[in-house]
Amino acid sequence: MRFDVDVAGRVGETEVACAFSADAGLTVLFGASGVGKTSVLNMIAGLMRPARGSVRLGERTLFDAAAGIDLPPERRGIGYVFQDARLFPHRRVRANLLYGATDETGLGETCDFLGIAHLLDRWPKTLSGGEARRVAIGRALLSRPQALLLDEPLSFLDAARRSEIERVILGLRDRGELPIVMVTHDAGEAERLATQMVHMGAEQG
Ligand SMILES: Nc1ncnc2c1ncn2[C@@H]1O[C@H](COP(=O)(O)OP(=O)(O)OP(=O)(O)O)[C@@H](O)[C@H]1O
Repeated sequence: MRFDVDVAGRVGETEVACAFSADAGLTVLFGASGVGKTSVLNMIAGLMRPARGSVRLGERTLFDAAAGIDLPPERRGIGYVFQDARLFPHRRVRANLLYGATDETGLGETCDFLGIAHLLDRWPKTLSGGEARRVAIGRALLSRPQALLLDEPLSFLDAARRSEIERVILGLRDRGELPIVMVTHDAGEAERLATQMVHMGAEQG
């Protein structure tokens, strides 16, 4: 699935711009804090509207400023794992996982892959940071996305949890089923995981 992203716009005082094309594999958006990496994910997901540019996924145009096309997030077919997991606190893990799914197909396999089968009846507030992150990844995958966005999926975790999630991301990448776009400002992480690096720098405002 080809992913073509070319988005630009002002976020507060910052001029944010990013362009790349990706196939299945892992594209890392790399850059200093505040350069606009999360904003680019939000633009791709449809949570923030770019002033210029376009987002295309396979044959579908998700956004095109010039043509006036702007699909809402739920119609983009994109899974988004936020930096802070954002599980629904009043739903158990199972209901969180199935939130964007049409049925339970793939639930068992996804839980096995992520090592979260034993957590299905738990409430989000009882999960560790790494567990919550894995549930958030599972929820995104079970919505059967055609592309996946990961915002600093290894942040705020201890070393053991980090390598656990890193293995999950490598597994996803090496399945080669969908383009993954991941934000990080950790050079080592970027180097280990990326099949493509997109460096974001300060733009002229
Ligand atoms: N709602 C907002 N209103 C005004 N400014 C904002 C808003 N959201 C983000 N910004 C600013 O826009 C810039 C880009 O923010 P963004 O979160 O996209 O950067 P980032 O590269 O992801 O940063 P970090 O690596 O620290 O998460 C920052 O300077 C931020 O302060």
